[in-house]
Amino acid sequence: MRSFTYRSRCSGEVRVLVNYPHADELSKLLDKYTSCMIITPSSVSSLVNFSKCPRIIIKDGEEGKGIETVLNIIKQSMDNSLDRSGVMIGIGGGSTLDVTGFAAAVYMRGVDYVNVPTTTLAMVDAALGGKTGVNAAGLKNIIGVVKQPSEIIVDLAFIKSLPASNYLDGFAEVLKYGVTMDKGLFDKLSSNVDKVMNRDEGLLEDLIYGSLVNKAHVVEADEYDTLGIRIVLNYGHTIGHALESASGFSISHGKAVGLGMICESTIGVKLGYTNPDIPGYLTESLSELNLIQSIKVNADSALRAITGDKKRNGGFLNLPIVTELGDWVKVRVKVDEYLRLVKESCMYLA
Ligand SMILES: NC(=O)c1ccc[n+]([C@@H]2O[C@H](COP(=O)([O-])OP(=O)(O)OC[C@H]3O[C@@H](n4cnc5c(N)ncnc54)[C@H](O)[C@@H]3O)[C@@H](O)[C@H]2O)c1
Ligand SMILES: O=C(O)C(=O)C[C@@H](O)[C@H](O)[C@H](O)COP(=O)(O)O
Ligand SMILES: [Zn+2]
Repeated sequence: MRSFTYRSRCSGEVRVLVNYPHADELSKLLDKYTSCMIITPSSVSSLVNFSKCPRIIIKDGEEGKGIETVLNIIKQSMDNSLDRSGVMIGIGGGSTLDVTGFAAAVYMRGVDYVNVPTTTLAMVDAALGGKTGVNAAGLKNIIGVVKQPSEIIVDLAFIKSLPASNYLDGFAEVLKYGVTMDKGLFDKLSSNVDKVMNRDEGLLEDLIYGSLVNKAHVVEADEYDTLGIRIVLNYGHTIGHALESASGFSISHGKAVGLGMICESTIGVKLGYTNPDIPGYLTESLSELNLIQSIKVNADSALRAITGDKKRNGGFLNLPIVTELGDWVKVRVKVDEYLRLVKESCMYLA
């Protein structure tokens, strides 16, 4: 069991608990709130051992990550008399937490929310940092706000029931932290793939804790993504999100980010910033973790999604680019130039 806190400009300290039983921690929380709602998909609801809050069952995955789900959560919260001193508790993967956080941010102009991540990816990434939102117009996270959770409870018991493919998705985001800012984390993951495959609890606690601490440092430095620091957490995502959108969300977020990192590092080499060994290191680690999905998406749709990326500023994209293993720089690239490089370098576009 390990815990730490990070500071938010708006909400003060956020407590992060890694490897704590969710039911005990949720019970303690109820001393603070007058009412509560649990938001969870049906696949996770049966794994939740806590019965003191009414439940809203939502669709999950990208299909459930839409504004209709937010309206459903709001309606059911009203029906259950959740007031401004109440709390919404999201229990699920990244899609559930993103949508719960957004509903909490806008319901009655804002109520507290708590994240209980149940996928590897949500444990290492989505639960922390306060990016909340939904997809619209076929684009990822195009509606949203930054609002921090009041608390994050990671319970490793949820890992047991994850199908292998969902379980492995999260390690793409761990490789992201490693390749951009923490060589030690990259090495720890890539040299322990056998333990990862066996869901070794000690290693998982280390990787989750290490990932969250890295992410928390970035979030503390640039909570609202305005200073050109938080973009590092978007490594692999400019192309990854485009692959998700252009495939009609038939590829998972984790796998798309993995392929996105291969393409973005190849472009980094062409631009002269990235050590030419990096695309190979990433390909090898992703492949050992069964994270390479051979897809081909429509190039025009993918390039359109890149043009709509939130990191665009006028005719330029502000991009995180890896230099050496564990280091990165921000680079401003003309949108047209970047689209040309993507077309030329990313083998997942047809
Ligand atoms: N806000 C952020 O900072 C942030 C960070 C990373 C990713 N995301 C978002 O997170 C989403 C991806 O999250 P994800 O990979 O967790 O996918 P997901 O939320 O779609 O969940 C994947 C699947 O796992 C199932 N599941 C969840 N927990 C389970 C469990 N314990 N046992 C069995 N099945 C379980 C779900 O029902 C679902 O079918 C994307 O929408 C992505 O954009 C957000
Ligand atoms: O927390 C962040 O900042 C991230 O970019 C984390 C990403 O892993 C995550 O997928 C996030 O949802 C991407 O956000 P977006 O701003 O690119 O929509
Ligand atoms: Zn991500």
